[in-house]
Amino acid sequence: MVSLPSSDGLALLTPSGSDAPTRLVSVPFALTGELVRIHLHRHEPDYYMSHGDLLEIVEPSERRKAEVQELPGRVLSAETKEKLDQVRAKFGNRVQCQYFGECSGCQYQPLAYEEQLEMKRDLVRRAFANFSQLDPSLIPEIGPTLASPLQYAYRTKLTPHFQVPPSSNPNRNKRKKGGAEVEAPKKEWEVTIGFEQKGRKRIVDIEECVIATKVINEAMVTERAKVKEDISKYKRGATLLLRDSLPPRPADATAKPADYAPSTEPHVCITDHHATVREQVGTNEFEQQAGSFFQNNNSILPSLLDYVREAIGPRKEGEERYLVDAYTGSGLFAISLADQFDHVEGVEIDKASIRWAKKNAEYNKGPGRGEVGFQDGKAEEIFKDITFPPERTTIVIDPPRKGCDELFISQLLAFAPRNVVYVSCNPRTQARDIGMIVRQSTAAGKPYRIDSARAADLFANTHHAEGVAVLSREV
Ligand SMILES: C[S@@+](CC[C@H](N)C(=O)[O-])C[C@H]1O[C@@H](n2cnc3c(N)ncnc32)[C@H](O)[C@@H]1O
Repeated sequence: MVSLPSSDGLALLTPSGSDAPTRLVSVPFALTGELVRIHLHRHEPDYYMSHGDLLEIVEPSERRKAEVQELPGRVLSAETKEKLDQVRAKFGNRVQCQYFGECSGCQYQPLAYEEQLEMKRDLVRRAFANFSQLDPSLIPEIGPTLASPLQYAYRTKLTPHFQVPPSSNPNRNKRKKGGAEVEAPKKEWEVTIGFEQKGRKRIVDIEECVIATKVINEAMVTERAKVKEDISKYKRGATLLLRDSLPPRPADATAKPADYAPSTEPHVCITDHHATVREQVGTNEFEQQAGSFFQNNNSILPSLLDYVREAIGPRKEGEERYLVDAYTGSGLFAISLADQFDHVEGVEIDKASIRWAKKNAEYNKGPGRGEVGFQDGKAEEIFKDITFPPERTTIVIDPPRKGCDELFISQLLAFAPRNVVYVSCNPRTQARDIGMIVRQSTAAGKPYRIDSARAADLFANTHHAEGVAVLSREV
């Protein structure tokens, strides 16, 4: 058995009586070197791949070995404790989730946190090696992964989903038979609200998500009960939204007080996509529409921002500096870094986010901070208006998973800022785009160098990693 970074194990299937393997079998949650008992449940018809369910780990890896440590402040009901004991007996004592092995999320729970961080470092290393198309001499040693201060109870947004029973949708209960429509036999149907089962299309019913914050877990009880009660009113399945937020600010609080201090207000959970969510990051506050994007792990944001600050270097006495924040959302990087620059300009395609970014800049403004402006539109459109001197400009790029498009990269290269900070929840598209930036700029005679690259653990206990890379060019 070998395990992949996705946490799926891979084994070769050799029919009995033969020594020639015939198929590759994926076994979720199995680790390299383990001897496991599986149930084969699916063969891919077109290639030599099969899928197994892990029934028993006969010879577990040393990597699972740990003492049981309960999460601080978590009270386990007898039922949860029993389920968790069973899960731990099968997968190891580090697991905190009663649904581990069934739910497809939080795959790294059996592993020590230091090992998870190393695996994410390796993920970034391999992303650059495999997707950047750069000579290895141009790729720096990947730095240690920035750890998340919270590894559980950190997720500030959860989106559990559910399907409707066939009887809620009148058409789904009808079948054609010989040209005529007949009622299909009614099956027992359990409404499950949660996340997809590993390897199946089924939704696992999730009553508690250990990586989500306390208020989200509390609100989930009520939201789940409402859906179950009203299920007959739904024509199709849906996704719930649960967002952790500080309570709303008083309407007359339009500017941050001079003696602003970290909030001690109890958090609330927002479930309406159009309502306002309020988060504090360091000494700044950000509001945005609940349905819009914001980073999901608030605990790591101050250290992520410190790392970016360090990467762009301290501001020298009298030095003029400019920042472009492409894909700005509600202004997280633009506003947090405004104390390092004379003028900051952000761009964002989501109209609701850009409205909030402007309000956030207004609320957080203060002495020693540069002017902050925002534009509504596609990231590449910023280059036609920008008048900042390129040799004094840093650009932060934080695109969606698919990365930047080629038009954006060609405009960025034509503008040629001094520094580029690329943050991404998909290290593969990030490595691809950075490879393109380095190759094309080198060909054009204004080469960018990758100064540093590393992962930041915004998604602790899962196989996802945020990549952060810093590039610069000689001016
Ligand atoms: C990963 S989020 C980053 C947001 C922000 N930097 C933050 O950390 O909160 C990516 C953002 O890019 C925006 N976006 C997607 N495509 C875009 C485009 N072509 N031009 C500008 N913004 C875009 C999305 O609406 C989203 O807010």
